[in-house]
Amino acid sequence: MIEVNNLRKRFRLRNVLNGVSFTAEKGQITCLTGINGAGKSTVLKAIMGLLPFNGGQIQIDGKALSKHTYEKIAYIPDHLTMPLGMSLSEGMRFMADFYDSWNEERAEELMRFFKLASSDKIGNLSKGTAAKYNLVIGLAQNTDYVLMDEPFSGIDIFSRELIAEVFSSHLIEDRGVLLTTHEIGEMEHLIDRAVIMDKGIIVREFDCEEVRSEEGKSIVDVMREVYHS
Ligand SMILES: Nc1ncnc2c1ncn2[C@@H]1O[C@H](COP(=O)(O)OP(=O)(O)OP(=O)(O)O)[C@@H](O)[C@H]1O
Repeated sequence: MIEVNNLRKRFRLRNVLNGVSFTAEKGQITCLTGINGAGKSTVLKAIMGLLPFNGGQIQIDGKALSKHTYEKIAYIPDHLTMPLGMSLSEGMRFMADFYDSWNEERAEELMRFFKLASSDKIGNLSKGTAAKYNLVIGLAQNTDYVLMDEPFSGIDIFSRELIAEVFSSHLIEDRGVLLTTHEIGEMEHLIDRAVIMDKGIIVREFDCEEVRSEEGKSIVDVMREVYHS
């Protein structure tokens, strides 16, 4: 389980995270959502140790962040960070050399699923194709958790549907997925748990199926309540 407890982050004099607490479990898709600037990406970066934080704790399976815990998590940022001059297959070889957790078989399956051409240059990919390749790179690692920052940003509807399909397939298996998005859309029915952020705090955290069946509300309905109250 990823446990974030009372997380605080300040950029210069500005408080951006004001005591964020939530959990994301293995075998579930947890969506950290909220309007622009709420602090979603900052939370993911803090979990990955890419940003120092000013207070609070983060634990992975009961252990404080360390080299060992990072090996349990794959992070898919909102843009490709691979060398642009490489072909897609060279990029995959680069990842295989770098990560012991690389699963070549799953990488190949994802390449076929997204109909990506191995010989294409990373630097020449369209935004949507780059997002798919980014998912290949992240999901091909054998990790217990996957963090994704805005996996649907700027992607056409059919590609979004394709990406959504991956979430309900064996390619995710029983891993814990924590993703940020403000575009719930096609993903709504795949999300197990929603965590709504506003101005650096968590304003609602709920089991989506429970809220759907007991209150007849979608995630967007709950977001409307939160932001318009
Ligand atoms: N390196 C930084 N220096 C200063 N301020 C920053 C930095 N990174 C983020 N911020 C500020 O922190 C706040 C939260 O940013 P963050 O990117 O986490 O929000 P977000 O919820 O992911 O937004 P979006 O939906 O637009 O991606 C914003 O006001 C942003 O301007």
